[in-house]
This record gives sequence, C-alpha cells and structure tokens, in this order.
Amino acid sequence: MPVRERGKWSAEAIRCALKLYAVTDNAWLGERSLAQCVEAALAGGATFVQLRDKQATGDALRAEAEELLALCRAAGVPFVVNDDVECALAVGADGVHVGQDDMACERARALLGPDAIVGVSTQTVEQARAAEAAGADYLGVGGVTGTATKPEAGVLAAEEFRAIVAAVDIPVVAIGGVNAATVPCLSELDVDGAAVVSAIFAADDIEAATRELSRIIDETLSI
Ligand SMILES: Cc1ncc(COP(=O)(O)OP(=O)(O)O)c(N)n1
Ligand SMILES: Cc1nc(C(=O)O)sc1CCOP(=O)(O)O
Ligand SMILES: [Mg+2]
Repeated sequence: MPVRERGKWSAEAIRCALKLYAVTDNAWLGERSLAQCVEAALAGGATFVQLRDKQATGDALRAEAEELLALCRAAGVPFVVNDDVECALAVGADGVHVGQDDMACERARALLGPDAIVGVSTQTVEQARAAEAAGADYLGVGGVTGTATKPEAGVLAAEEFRAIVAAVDIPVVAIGGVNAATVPCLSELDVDGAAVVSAIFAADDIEAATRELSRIIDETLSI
C-alpha cells in the first residue's frame, strides 16, 4: 500500500490509492453507523475514501469527517471530503473532491495548500486539461453507466474516457455504475481505478462486497 510521508501523499501513492475508491452514501446506512460502514469498506480493501454527504453541512459534516479521517489514518488510506473545502481544512482531511459546479480547483488548492489532495470531476478533454493545469491531483470521470445514485450524471463512451486519460498526466478514476459486473469494462478505458458508491455501501455485507470488487479489479485490470 502507498504511504503518506511527512503529511503528504506523493503523486505515485495517489495513483495507487485510486484502485478502489469508496464514496460514502448515508442513504444505505439502515441500522449501521457511517463509521461502521466505512470501517467495513476499509477492512474489505478500499484504498481511498471520500465522505459524500449532500445533506450535512457545518458541525454535522465536520463530525462525520473527523470520525472517518481517524479510520482512514489508522488504515493508511487517503481521506477526502466531497465539495466542502472549509470542512476539509477544519478537520485536517487529506483533501477535497470538487466538481465543475463546486469551488474552482485553483481556489481549493490555494486554500488547502500544496500537500493536499485535490480531485476534480471532468467530463470532457477540455475540462480535464484545465483541471490538470489548475493543480488537480487526479480526475473523477464518469459515468461508466447510468446510476440511480446520481440519475442526473451523464454517461461517457469508452472513446471519451480514453481521450481524457490520454490528454492528461494525472491519474483518472472512473465513477458511475461501477459494480462487480461492470468493473471488467474498465480495462478498456485505461483508467487508474474505480470509484464506487452503491456497489459498496448498499451491500448488506460491505466488507465482503468490497473484497469481491477488489478481487475483480486485481483479476481484470492491469493497474
Ligand atoms: C471520484 C469522484 N468523481 C466524481 C465525483 C462527482 O463530483 P461532482 O460532479 O461534484 O458531483 P457530486 O459528487 O458533488 O454530486 C465524485 N464525487 N467523486
Ligand atoms: C457521485 C457520482 N458522480 C458521478 C459522475 O458521473 O460524475 S456518478 C456518481 C454516483 C456513483 O454512484 P454508484 O457507484 O452507486 O453508481
Ligand atoms: Mg461536487
């Protein structure tokens, strides 16, 4: 596993950590706490965690972030906060993931500093080049298929994925409809990993589901 040295994840460590990127979703908690769900994903082999809670703000989001950061530190896995740079700064998260409608990458980088991880969602080559120039460490690109988790997200053709990957030097993680059945399709996309919401967090047994995804990634992707 890649390691964080002197408070910084190296570019190579970030690339390796994108392999199985777990994005949280409180919709699937049921009787479980968010921390229990993330602990199970880490035990199953998640290599990167993003706190994505579109309902929580302020202290509530901070409390979740503090809890998940501690779990990720113990597991040696990078932890970023979706959208909320202020929260990431307040808790000392490893970084943030921002989309095209969120805080601009340059601003997030300026606020978080050079050692933070800044991930950016992009759907086009132009956006991807702009994000790289603005200091992004990795790109989230999707969707692979349509997904009930985010019905408004678009779907990209394989050629569009490959064009984005070829246009930048930073790593790319595929998102949107990634599950045990679709992971093998990622081998055609030249991406560095898979970002997964429901195929991990909607599972009854999150640890087993994550372990199975990790196994399929190891078997089918050359990353
Ligand atoms: C790894 C990763 N890739 C893409 C996204 C989507 O970000 P965004 O477009 O800002 O949409 P929301 O997640 O904020 O709804 C992501 N979160 N993570
Ligand atoms: C948060 C998010 N962003 C997407 C994009 O295409 O940018 S798709 C998505 C949700 C992915 O959920 P699931 O793994 O359950 O399909
Ligand atoms: Mg966003």
